[in-house]
Amino acid sequence: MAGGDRGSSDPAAAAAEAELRRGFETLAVARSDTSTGVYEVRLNRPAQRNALSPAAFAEIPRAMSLLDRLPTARAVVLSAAGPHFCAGIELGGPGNPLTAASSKGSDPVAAAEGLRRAILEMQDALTAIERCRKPVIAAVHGACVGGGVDVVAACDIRCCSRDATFVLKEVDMAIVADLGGLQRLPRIVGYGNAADLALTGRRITAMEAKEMGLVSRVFDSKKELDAGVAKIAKEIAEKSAWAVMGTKAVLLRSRDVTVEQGLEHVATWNAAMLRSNDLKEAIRAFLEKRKPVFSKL
Ligand SMILES: CC/C=C\C=C\CC(=O)SCCNC(=O)CCNC(=O)[C@H](O)C(C)(C)COP(=O)(O)OP(=O)(O)OC[C@H]1O[C@@H](n2cnc3c(N)ncnc32)[C@H](O)[C@@H]1OP(=O)(O)O
Repeated sequence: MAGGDRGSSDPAAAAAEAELRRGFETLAVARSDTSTGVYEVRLNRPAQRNALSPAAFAEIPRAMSLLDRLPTARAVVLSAAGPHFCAGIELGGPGNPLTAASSKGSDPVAAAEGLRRAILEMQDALTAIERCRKPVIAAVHGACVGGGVDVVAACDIRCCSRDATFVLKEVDMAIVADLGGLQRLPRIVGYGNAADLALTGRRITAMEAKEMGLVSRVFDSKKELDAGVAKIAKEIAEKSAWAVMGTKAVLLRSRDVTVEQGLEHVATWNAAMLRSNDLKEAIRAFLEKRKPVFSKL
């Protein structure tokens, strides 16, 4: 069994488990199956089409950080409740930091600084998906709008059902998208496709998203999406956690630096990781023609 439990003997793990039990207002976070290390983070405001409220911006990094620390978590599925994945940023909700910051006092510099801080905090909330060392797999169904696309772009693997649509709506809301889409999407779908989506604000189908590489797999229905993504997550969760976390870390670093710097980074990484018990076990298992049993975190 991958991702076995160590109970609460490890204080960091016990703290993460206690935090998980505290629960969330905008998310449902739970272990999908106790026999695997797969956890599901579900956007859980279906009546509001999972619009990203200030509470969601506070809870997404909280959930990602605790799954990062939780030893039993080996892979994360990010899905959504209700008919759509996400309606983007919550428009007009109470406590919206952008609205509050923009109307702060009469000093325009203070207002601008407040807005800048609010935007940076919201960006950071989505970057927390990348900061979680465990791979995060997006399972998108229905509409994925604006900030929802930014969420998905921060995930490691993106899958959707055939009914999914994606739209970068910001340009039609008279703003420049600022939650990571303009930075991450060109690296996922190429500059031309990202510019096409961001400048036209056109809605694309699941099949077009697949063609441009925004998603890597399309499933025929939501049911098949859930089952398919659960299978992918389970397979990842059964691999060596050190190898999986290292691969995510090296991929992300390599995305942002030169090839030379990326090679240097992975050499340093593997100088430590090639001494792992998991590698010895993988070689032994190959020679003994059996499935490897990798270490717990
Ligand atoms: C100051 C910040 C500036 C800009 C930030 C931009 C980043 C972005 O995210 S841009 C995108 C912003 N979002 C939208 O433009 C709204 C998108 N919503 C939709 O297109 C549709 O709601 C839908 C997702 C396609 C779903 O359609 P449908 O199933 O027909 O549901 P609705 O009846 O439209 O909605 C149900 C319910 O949810 C409320 N809602 C939907 N989206 C939002 C939202 N983004 N913010 C707040 N509330 C939202 C909608 O008002 C309905 O509420 P009721 O009370 O039931 O009327």
